[in-house]
Amino acid sequence: MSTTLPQTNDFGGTPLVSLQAIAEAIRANGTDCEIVGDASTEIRGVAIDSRKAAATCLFICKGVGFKPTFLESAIASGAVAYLCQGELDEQGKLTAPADLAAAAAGTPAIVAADVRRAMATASKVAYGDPSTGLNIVGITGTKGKTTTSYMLHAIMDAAEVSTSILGSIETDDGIEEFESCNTTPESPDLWRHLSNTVASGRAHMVMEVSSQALKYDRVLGLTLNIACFLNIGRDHISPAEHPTFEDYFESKLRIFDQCECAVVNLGTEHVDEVMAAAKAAPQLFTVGVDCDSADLVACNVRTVKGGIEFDIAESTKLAAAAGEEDASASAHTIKLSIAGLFNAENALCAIACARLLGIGWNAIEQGLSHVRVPGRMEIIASPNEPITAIVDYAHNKLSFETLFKSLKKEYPGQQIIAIFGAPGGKAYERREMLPQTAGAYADLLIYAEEDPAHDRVEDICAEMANNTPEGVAHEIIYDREEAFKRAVEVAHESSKPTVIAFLAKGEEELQHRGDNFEPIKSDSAIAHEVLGA
Ligand SMILES: CC(=O)N[C@H]1[C@@H](OP(=O)(O)OP(=O)(O)OC[C@H]2O[C@@H](n3ccc(=O)[nH]c3=O)[C@H](O)[C@@H]2O)O[C@H](CO)[C@@H](O)[C@@H]1O[C@H](C)C(=O)N[C@@H](C)C(=O)N[C@H](CCC(=O)O)C(=O)O
Ligand SMILES: Nc1ncnc2c1ncn2[C@@H]1O[C@H](COP(=O)(O)OP(=O)(O)OP(=O)(O)O)[C@@H](O)[C@H]1O
Repeated sequence: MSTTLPQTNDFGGTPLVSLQAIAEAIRANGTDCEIVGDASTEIRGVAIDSRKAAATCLFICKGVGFKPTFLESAIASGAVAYLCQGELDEQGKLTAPADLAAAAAGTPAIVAADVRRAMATASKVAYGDPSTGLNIVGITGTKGKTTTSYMLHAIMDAAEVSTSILGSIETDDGIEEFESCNTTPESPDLWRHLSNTVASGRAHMVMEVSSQALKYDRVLGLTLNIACFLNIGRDHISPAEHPTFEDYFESKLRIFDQCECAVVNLGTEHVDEVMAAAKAAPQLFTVGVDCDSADLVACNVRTVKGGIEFDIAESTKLAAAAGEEDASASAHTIKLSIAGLFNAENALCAIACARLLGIGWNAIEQGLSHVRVPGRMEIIASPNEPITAIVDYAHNKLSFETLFKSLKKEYPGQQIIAIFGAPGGKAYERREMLPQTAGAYADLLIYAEEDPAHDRVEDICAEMANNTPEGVAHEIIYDREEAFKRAVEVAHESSKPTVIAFLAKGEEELQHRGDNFEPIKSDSAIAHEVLGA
């Protein structure tokens, strides 16, 4: 996670739209609102952060952390109107909260009954609904969203189709390119990225759609050409995310209500519920590893040098949807340049989406043979000793289970040492689930720091130590570099070859401590340095 803000907020190319037109669209979308001041005021673009407000824009006031001084500063930067959550006055009319009205000093406003829904509609209208001419693929799931997006992007690159990407690692819309703050941006930013995609001449976007985005209307009003559902596992349950698993799962399933075509991985848990929800989509395609009933099937998934390989069978139905003349079932062999047998599932999803976008098999084969996802399944082998470090982003129960199962198959008989932690302030269940899951497979667990935020790293690690299964060796070493060096020391003491699974931070170079994001050496850099690889 990064604290980077978007690089630009130049609304120059966007149309002028009146508050009247925006308010009508908000109401048409089922949200009540009132205009305060001159309804003919015209705005250009929408800003959600005062630090990015620019001339003529509409500024959004929302959130528990919002301060009226942000509105003052946005107006000073040129905002000509604002949109906020309204309060009902004695006559039952929506009015702006007094502190905002005072800060706005007469600046016109749209005051809405639900600011999150209203800002999504306002943004869509303000940018002239740029989604209509675009092919947009939305990918959701507990794990594999980033990996699948990168795979699809690599295929599009191989097909020479310039494609925007929005996800947890990076945002690239053809005009702005920066390290992402969120997996899915807030709606005003989302619609700006769609608009930039059109302005840059691109016709395609691949985006990760988080459960938070679906729950909090970040993607409200956006029709996805393809919605891809990878999997569902228990995660993201905390006061800051989802109160229950049901809330998390229901949020994710909402993706099917806003797509033209669904792609579902039949290997997911709760597959019956997922398939029932997916039927809301006008078209539905399935993928599956060793699952003959799927429209795209992978089998014989095997480890090869530099990644994995598998055989794949495409149904006539998918070939026809891909626009093939004389469509017929076909078989292919795919070499994927990323390790981890589980990545076959992600690849299947990426391939199905690519096919539905009309991409041919040559580009698919070429793209997947070269794809790399920063910090995911990076294999760093010591040049002189039988020690292999695997730097990976696994950090919840589903990814731990999948990763360790895969390691056991790919490195049979080897000693496994796992280094990981758990974050502060969210997903508290990981402190119990991760030691238990890793403890079922690894020979030694080393608990280390992982974004403790406002919690004490000492308390997090102690909780994990308490939750370690009986008889499983474990140590606590907060500093990640020291933890890795200790793992290497243990590897030296063993007669067996060793795999060190260095988990949860990948290529990240910031550690979330308190309110700060402090620079650290990435796990990749540590593994390369210590192993001399
Ligand atoms: C800090 C925090 O917890 N924020 C959550 C909160 O936001 P909020 O609407 O109350 O707004 P806020 O964060 O208090 O910010 C106040 C406003 O002031 C603005 N501001 C701030 C500073 C300034 O100088 N000027 C200014 O204008 C900010 O741009 C913002 O609009 O309430 C919202 C829902 O009502 C949440 O979406 C939002 O989650 C933040 C964005 C967040 O990072 N959440 C995580 C959990 C998240 O969304 N993660 C998913 C990935 C996880 C997954 O896979 O499910 C993601 O999509 O990234
Ligand atoms: N299909 C999958 N099933 C289970 N685990 C997976 C799958 N794909 C990837 N993983 C594991 O999850 C980790 C994170 O992968 P990725 O970043 O692609 O997921 P994500 O859904 O984007 O995660 P996040 O929501 O945390 O950003 C990988 O490093 C790997 O260990």
